Amino acid sequence: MFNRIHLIVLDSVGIGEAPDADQFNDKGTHTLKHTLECKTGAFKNLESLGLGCIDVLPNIGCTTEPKAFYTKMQEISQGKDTMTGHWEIAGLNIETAFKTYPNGFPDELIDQIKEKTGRGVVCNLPASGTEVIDEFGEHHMETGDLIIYTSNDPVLQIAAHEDIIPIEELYGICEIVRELTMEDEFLVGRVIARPFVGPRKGAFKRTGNRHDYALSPFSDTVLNVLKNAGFDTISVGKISDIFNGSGITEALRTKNNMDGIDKLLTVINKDFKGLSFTNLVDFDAEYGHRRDPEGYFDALVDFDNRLPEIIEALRDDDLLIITADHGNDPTHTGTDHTREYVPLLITSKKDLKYGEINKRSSFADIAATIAENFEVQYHTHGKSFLKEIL
Ligand SMILES: O=P(O)(O)O[C@H]1O[C@H](CO)[C@@H](O)[C@H]1O
Ligand SMILES: [Mn+2]
Ligand SMILES: [Mn+2]
Repeated sequence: MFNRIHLIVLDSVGIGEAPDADQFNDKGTHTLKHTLECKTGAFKNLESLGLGCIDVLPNIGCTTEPKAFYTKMQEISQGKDTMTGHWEIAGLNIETAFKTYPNGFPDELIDQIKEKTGRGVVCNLPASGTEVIDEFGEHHMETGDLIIYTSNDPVLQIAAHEDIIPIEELYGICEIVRELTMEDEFLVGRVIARPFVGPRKGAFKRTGNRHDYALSPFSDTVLNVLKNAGFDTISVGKISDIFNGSGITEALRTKNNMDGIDKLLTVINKDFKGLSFTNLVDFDAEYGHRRDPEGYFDALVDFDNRLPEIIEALRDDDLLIITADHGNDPTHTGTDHTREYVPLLITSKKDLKYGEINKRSSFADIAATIAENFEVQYHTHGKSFLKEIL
């Protein structure tokens, strides 16, 4: 039994096509392999945990003495977006996919947004966030129109220049749009504020003031059960947003992956009992969606370099779990997530019989394990692996 569990989600770090990848047009995808084969580098810490034993990977060999339990997990939910992945990790099975809008949002919704905000709307199509600000940024600066766009994910994103629509006003607009898209009719997973700055096309840059407005999970996750039982459930990064704050006792916001690790270290170093849950989003947002394998590679190097600090900070009765929420192969067509297995690495300061454990048929096995460890009653389809590691 562990006093505390630290769960880190490396956002989008998938480890090869899932059995149902063809239904998502993701046959042949492999985020880790395709990222790691773009150049050479050393990942000795991830290697020592056994990451290279889960699948054959360039630059990361399979160590004969892994310092973690390792395997891969399959997603059972209908969807490959961040909310679906995290909600499944926390115990749910999302059987009805959120709605996506490949042709833009319907007129009745856009009309309501215009009416309620008093602003015009441009774009209203699936697009890349860095490209839309270049394409519509100057128009937006002249007119104050909202740049609304989406992706293959169930998201409605609103880009606005910080000097044209001050951040607080943009957040207010997002809250209005969140209200409008709650209902089954539209069922948008997340509304996202995407503020940017800069003088002109080509020089626009998104800022760290992104803010996500998610739906609350449709039923209790293991986070709710832990919180209700008096445990701490501490969010680092966008976890709290992904769960709309539901089941979270404390939330630390982060600027980037390295800041996320700094914040996680402050959490590990303080006294609490329960779960810390960290999301490192740069892999996905900065490199996966941008189809930038070199940048993705460097972000993995940076994470690998910080791993010893995290492991050293663990207390004797802490458990560390590292996984991902979906893939985002930076060499695949398009700019969207990819349906992949995700790696599962589990380690601690204890002298356990580290090595391979059974492949998991749902991300929810993590929730089942957490519930069993903290001895709380939680009904999930997930199967605990606690006995496989003790
Ligand atoms: O292109 P940008 O704005 O980064 O959008 C990305 O961010 C969204 C939310 O993570 C994803 O659905 C993807 O579309
Ligand atoms: Mn994600
Ligand atoms: Mn994403």
